[in-house]
Amino acid sequence: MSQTLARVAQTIESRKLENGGDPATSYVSRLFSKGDDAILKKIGEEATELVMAAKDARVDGDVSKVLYECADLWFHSLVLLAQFDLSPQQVLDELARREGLSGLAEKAARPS
Ligand SMILES: N=c1c2ncn([C@@H]3O[C@H](COP(=O)(O)OP(=O)(O)OP(=O)(O)O)[C@@H](O)[C@H]3O)c2ncn1[C@@H]1O[C@H](COP(=O)(O)O)[C@@H](O)[C@H]1O
Repeated sequence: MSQTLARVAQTIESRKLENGGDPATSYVSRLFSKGDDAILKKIGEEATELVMAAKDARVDGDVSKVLYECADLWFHSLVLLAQFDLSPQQVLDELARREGLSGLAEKAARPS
């Protein structure tokens, strides 16, 4: 796994309230203290901001905002994974499992 992903996931884990995280000093702890709905709201917002950045980039050519918003979405997705005691490695394992399996073939093989 990317060392950066692993390190950020480890920091996020350390921010859980049961691990001593303090909502007064940590953004992540504050999100954990607010619970599922606050985390899900951020995911929705960041996904929308990424969509808007991509649309804007087609107009003004500024792809830097696409990277910035994608990082926000990935980061908040890491918080969501931690909320469910899941790890980014498990997502990477799922992507690895799918490697070489055509999305079109997989969809066609689904039970109707
Ligand atoms: N990668 C990030 C990261 N990316 C974005 N953010 C924060 O996510 C928040 C939401 O971003 P927005 O642009 O939506 O800002 P906003 O609309 O003002 O936010 P809200 O008031 O709606 O929450 C901002 O406060 C950003 O600073 C992050 N906060 C923390 N991290 C990582 O998490 C670690 C732990 O952070 P703390 O828990 O704050 O110590 C950090 O060291 C970083 O590695």
